[in-house]
Amino acid sequence: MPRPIIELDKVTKKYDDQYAVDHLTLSIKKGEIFGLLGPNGAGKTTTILMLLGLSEPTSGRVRVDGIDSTRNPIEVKKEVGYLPDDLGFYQHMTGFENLMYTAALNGIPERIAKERAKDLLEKVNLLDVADKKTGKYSRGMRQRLGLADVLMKDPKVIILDEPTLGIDPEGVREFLQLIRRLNVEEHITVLLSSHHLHQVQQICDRVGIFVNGKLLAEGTTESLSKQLFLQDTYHIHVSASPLSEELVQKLEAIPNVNKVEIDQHSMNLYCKEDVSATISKVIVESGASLYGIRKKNYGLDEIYHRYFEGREADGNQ
Ligand SMILES: Nc1ncnc2c1ncn2[C@@H]1O[C@H](COP(=O)(O)OP(=O)(O)OP(=O)(O)O)[C@@H](O)[C@H]1O
Repeated sequence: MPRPIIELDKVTKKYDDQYAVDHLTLSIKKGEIFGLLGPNGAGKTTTILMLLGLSEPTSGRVRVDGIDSTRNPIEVKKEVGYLPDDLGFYQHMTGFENLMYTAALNGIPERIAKERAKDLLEKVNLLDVADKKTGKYSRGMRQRLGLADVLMKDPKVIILDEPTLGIDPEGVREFLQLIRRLNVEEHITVLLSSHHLHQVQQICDRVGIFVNGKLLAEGTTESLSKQLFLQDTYHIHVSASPLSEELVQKLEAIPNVNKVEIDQHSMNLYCKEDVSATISKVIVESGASLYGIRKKNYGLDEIYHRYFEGREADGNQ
């Protein structure tokens, strides 16, 4: 199995007596888009700073592409592009000039830098405003330029901290598509920190739910919903008529159906397994008309809220 590109091994960061990051163990595979999801103060930024070698862990080990971030921060910075929530540009300089400036700081020869800057400006859809001063760019344009900027040094990993903050919905859609495209075309590993559940769900292969410095759960949206919705992993919505008492009893008797809720001409069935084929069969055989049957997936929103509801009820926040 290939070695993970990001490895955190029992990492802690303490400020005074408080854990900002509490024994965090996490590995991210090359080419993955991983979403670090959590409320304010969860420890996301602290984790990112330790990955970049900008903050030293109190204990534990942080490695990026096999390089120890604490011992070799300069080497790590060559491999990782970091886009904070609002990257500053020189406003009196154009988009192209800003990228060339970054290239010079990273020791990239001018000829190569020019080619790369043009190529990246095209990729992030800013070629037509490449010669406009960045002071006149919108927030969405600045974030796309930020992405081009972190890609100038050809990193293996990019870390994006709340990258869509303050961008309008169309801009967000474009930005997320761009990240996905870069991930596919350039095989870049992406770590995306956010508290926008919906956005994370759209592009991340895997998600970690982070609270009070601890990783509470991690996995694909599907595996998280399986972990958290144990008994009713599948939610099946059925439109049929008539919905007689007898039919409901037959549906309740299907193995793995936990609960049937009726709402006028439709029903919601909460099931342990996907039994939609059996449900259709039982309805048709009962003589009722089946108008529609749809499997609803639990989104991250439901996963997240369910998780916290459960924890509050247990009193172990
Ligand atoms: N330099 C510091 N000194 C003391 N405490 C700090 C410092 N930096 C962070 N903290 C504390 O560590 C905890 C985690 O903060 P962090 O910024 O990593 O959270 P976050 O998940 O990134 O939140 P946000 O989404 O608000 O940026 C918070 O309780 C914060 O107050």
